[in-house]
Amino acid sequence: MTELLSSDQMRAFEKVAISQGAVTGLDLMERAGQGVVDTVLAHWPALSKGAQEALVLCGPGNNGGDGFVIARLLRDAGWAVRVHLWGDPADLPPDAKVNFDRWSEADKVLSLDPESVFTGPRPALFIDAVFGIGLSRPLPDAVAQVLNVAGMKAWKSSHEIKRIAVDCPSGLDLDTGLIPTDMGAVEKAGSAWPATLNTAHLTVTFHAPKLGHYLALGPTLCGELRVVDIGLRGAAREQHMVGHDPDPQRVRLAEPKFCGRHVTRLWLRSAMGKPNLTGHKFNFGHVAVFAGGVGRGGAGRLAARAALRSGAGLVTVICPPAALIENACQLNAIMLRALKPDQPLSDVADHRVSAFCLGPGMGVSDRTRALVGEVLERRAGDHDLDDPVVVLDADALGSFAQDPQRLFDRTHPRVILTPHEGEFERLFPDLSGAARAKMSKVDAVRRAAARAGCIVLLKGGDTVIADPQGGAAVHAASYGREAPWLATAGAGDVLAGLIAGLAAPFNSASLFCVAELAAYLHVEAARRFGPGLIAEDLPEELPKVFRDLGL
Ligand SMILES: NC(=O)C1=CN([C@@H]2O[C@H](COP(=O)(O)OP(=O)(O)OC[C@H]3O[C@@H](n4cnc5c(N)ncnc54)[C@H](OP(=O)(O)O)[C@@H]3O)[C@@H](O)[C@H]2O)[C@@H](O)CC1
Ligand SMILES: Nc1ncnc2c1ncn2[C@@H]1O[C@H](COP(=O)(O)OP(=O)(O)O)[C@@H](O)[C@H]1O
Ligand SMILES: [K+]
Repeated sequence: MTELLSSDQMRAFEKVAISQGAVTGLDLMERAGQGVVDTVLAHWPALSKGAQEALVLCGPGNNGGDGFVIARLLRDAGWAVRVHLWGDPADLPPDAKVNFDRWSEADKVLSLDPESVFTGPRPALFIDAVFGIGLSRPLPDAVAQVLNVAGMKAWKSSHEIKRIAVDCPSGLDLDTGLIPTDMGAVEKAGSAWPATLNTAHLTVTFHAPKLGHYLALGPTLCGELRVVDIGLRGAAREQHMVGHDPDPQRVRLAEPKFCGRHVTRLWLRSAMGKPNLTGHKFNFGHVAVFAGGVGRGGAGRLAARAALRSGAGLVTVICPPAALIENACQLNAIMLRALKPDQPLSDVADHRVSAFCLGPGMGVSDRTRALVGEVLERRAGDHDLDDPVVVLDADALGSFAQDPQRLFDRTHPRVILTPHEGEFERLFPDLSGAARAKMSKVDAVRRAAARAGCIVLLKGGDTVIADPQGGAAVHAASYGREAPWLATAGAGDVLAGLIAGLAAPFNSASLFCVAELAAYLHVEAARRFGPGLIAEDLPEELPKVFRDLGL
C-alpha cells in the first residue's frame, strides 16, 4: 500500500539522506528536474519529436530550483525556454541559487508578473515550479494572476498548452489538499470552486505522493499524478503488506498494491479470511441490522442486502412491530424479527450475532439512543476480539449530536463510526468547518478516533479511516478510480452494511482492514455499474466485482 507523506515527513527524509552523506541536495534537485522532463516527454511522446517553446515559472525556494534544472535540461535538448522568477535571486536557497546561476550563464531570467509572462508567445509547455511543499500562506497576487484560468486566455488557443505542475500546482497545500486564501479561510472540497486557479494536466512529484495530492481539492487540481524516484533510499514509499494493521505514525492509501504490484486477490483473501470449505452459515457470521419504523425501512434493508451480498451467512433485519408487514413484503433471504420497546434485545439477537449495524432510517430519537447503548454494552468478556462488531451510521450518530461524549463513553475498539461530513461535524464540531482550515482531513479523523476510542471512517471522494492509535488510510475515488455517481441517496447505508457483512465471519481481518476493503469494494461496484447507479444497484453488483477481482 502506497504511503502518503506529509510535507514534514518529506523534508525529514531529505534531511536524513543528506546528513548521512548518501546524496547532496544538488543531486536530488537534478534528479527531480530530470524526472520531470523524462515524465513529460514520456507522457506526450510527440513532444520528443521536435523541440518547441517552454515557459518555466520559478519560485523563491527549492521548487523554483527544480524549475531552473528543468529549464536547463530543455534548453540543452534544443527547446526555446523562457524563465520567470518570483522573488529576488539573492534570496534563493543555496541549491536553487546554483541552478539559477547555471541557467543565467547563457540566458536571462524575467520577472514573474502577468504582463511579462503573457506578452511572450504561446508556449507548448507551461511549467509551474513556483511553490511546492514550502507554501506557507496564500499566493502572492502576481503569482495568482499568472496561474489564473482567465490569465491563460491571453494566448490564442490556450487549450493547446500543456500545464505541468512541479510537485504540485502552486497554491495547493500538500498537507490538507486545500487552498489557503487571503481571507484566512480555505476553500473546501464541495464548496464553491476556487475559479482562480488553473488545474494542471500533469503533476510530477518526488519520492512518494503527499497527503494533499489525494485529499480534498488535490486530485482535481493535479490532473494526472506521477511519482518520480529520486533515490532517497531507505525512506518509506510503501507501508506494510496488505492485510496488516496500519503503522500509527503513517498514512497509507487503501489499495491492493504491494511493491508496485497489484495484489487484489491476496488483499481480498487476507481481509475476508481464507475460504472455509467445511463451514456452516454461522461460521460466515450473523449480521443484525436495525431498520426504521413504517415507511422508513428502505435504508436498513439496503444495508442488510449489502451485508448478505458481501458474504455474511445470515442477516436479520430488526424492526418495530408496526413495520413487520412492510418489511416482510420486501425481504426473502433476509430474516426478519420485530422488537417491542419493552422487549430485551436478546429475544431477537442471540450471542451468535457477530456484527450489528445501526443507524440507517432509524430516526433521531431516544429509542435509537437506547438501542445503540444496549448494543454497545453487549461485550463478550475477556477479549475485545470476541465482541461483536458494531457499525454506527446515520441516525445512530445523529441521536448523540447533543451529547457526543455519551456515545464516546461506550464505544470500544470493535466499533466503527461511518459519518459523512455533516454527521461528523455534529459529533466533532471542533474538528470540522473553520477548524479544518489548517488541519488535514486525516488529522481530524485521527483525533476523532482517539476521542471516540474506536475506528472512524469519514466518507467522501477522499474517504479517511483512522484508528485510536493514529493509524490512518485514505481511500481515494480519484486518479482513474472516480465514481462521482456514488454520491447518491442510500449509498452510505450500503457501505455500512458492507462493512458489517465483511466483518461478520469469525475469521475476517481486523476491523480497520475490513473498513479499507469495504471502501474499495463500494467504489469498485459503483465504477463497474457506471453512471445511472442508484443505491439498490450496489449490492447486486458485488458478486460481479468479487468475480472480476478473482475471489
Ligand atoms: N524535500 C526534498 O526531498 C526535495 C525537494 N525538492 C523540491 O523542493 C521543494 C521544496 O522546497 P522549499 O522547502 O524550499 O519550498 P518551496 O515550495 O520552494 O517554497 C518555499 C519558499 O517559498 C516562500 N513562500 C511560501 N509560501 C509563499 C507565499 N504564499 N508567498 C510568498 N512566498 C512564499 C517561502 O518563504 P517563507 O515562508 O520562508 O517566508 C520560501 O522562500 C519541493 O516542493 C520540491 O519541488 C526537490 O528538489 C527534490 C528533493
Ligand atoms: N465524489 C465522490 N466520489 C466517490 N464517492 C463519493 C463521492 N462523494 C460521496 N461519495 C460516497 O457516497 C456515499 C454517500 O454516503 P452518505 O452521504 O452517507 O449517503 P446516504 O446517507 O444517502 O446513504 C459515501 O460512501 C461516500 O464515500
Ligand atoms: K509547483
